[in-house]
Amino acid sequence: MPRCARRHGLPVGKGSRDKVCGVSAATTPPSPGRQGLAPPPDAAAPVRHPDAPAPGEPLGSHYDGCFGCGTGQPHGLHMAITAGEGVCVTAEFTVRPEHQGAPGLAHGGVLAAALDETLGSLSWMLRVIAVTGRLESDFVRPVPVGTTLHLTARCTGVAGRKIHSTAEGRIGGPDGPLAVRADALFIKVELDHFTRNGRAEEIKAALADPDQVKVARAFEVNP
Ligand SMILES: CCCCC/C=C\C/C=C\C/C=C\C/C=C\CCCC(=O)SCCNC(=O)CCNC(=O)[C@H](O)C(C)(C)COP(=O)(O)OP(=O)(O)OC[C@H]1O[C@@H](n2cnc3c(N)ncnc32)[C@H](O)[C@@H]1OP(=O)(O)O
Repeated sequence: MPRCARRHGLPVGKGSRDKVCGVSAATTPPSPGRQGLAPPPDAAAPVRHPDAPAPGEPLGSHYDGCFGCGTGQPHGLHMAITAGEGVCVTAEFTVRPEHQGAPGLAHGGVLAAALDETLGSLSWMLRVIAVTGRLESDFVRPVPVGTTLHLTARCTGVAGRKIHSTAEGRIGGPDGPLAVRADALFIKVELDHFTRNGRAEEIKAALADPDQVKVARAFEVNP
């Protein structure tokens, strides 16, 4: 059985290494469904870190080059993310013409990126560095260019290195019509996840930037 399928407990049958439509069958198992992302019954309730930013405080960018929140990405989402109560964050993302999929409408992948960024920002509340392992999105209604999407994300449980969370995005205001939602599983990593895997050029520049090192250090000292 392929290692990845065994590791994630996914069903893999005979011939699973065959290609289906040019994609390895082993990489396209049936989705276990939304329940697959709910925290297990023995998961711990998320705990807000004592040094987490106060509710209402802008989180700022964790990396200038980030597609989601970086100010140094001309075509990025330029998301403004704010600490919430408990282990929650809120975010705003205004869809620009460069984010289109169909004429005048946001691309689904861009909307998924906005959800991913919002969910990833829960790291600030937990003071844990984590990367997206799995992200399952629902696109409930089209999102026109010019729309400001109001997003919220909440951590739903922590089981070892696994951080379960959920997010939604509403059109025009926090109580506007629901447009997108997602459930996610983030996996806690150490800082060396980035230094080992990132392209040397960007890693070198990040480590030479005192502001970036300050952000990284804040997460590194997490007990
Ligand atoms: C120097 C510069 C530093 C810059 C950064 C500084 C600070 C950052 C601070 C703050 C960040 C703030 C905001 C962030 C905002 C947004 C960020 C967006 C987030 C992203 O956009 S991030 C990019 C996309 N993301 C990836 O690029 C991940 C690629 N991937 C991997 O790197 C590995 O795949 C990894 C590490 C995920 C796991 O690898 P691994 O070897 O460490 O661990 P392992 O495989 O053993 O998994 C452990 C347990 O998780 C289960 N598990 C794993 N994956 C699963 C899955 N997909 N589904 C179901 N379960 C899964 C296993 O089943 C096992 O479960 P069990 O323990 O029960 O067996």
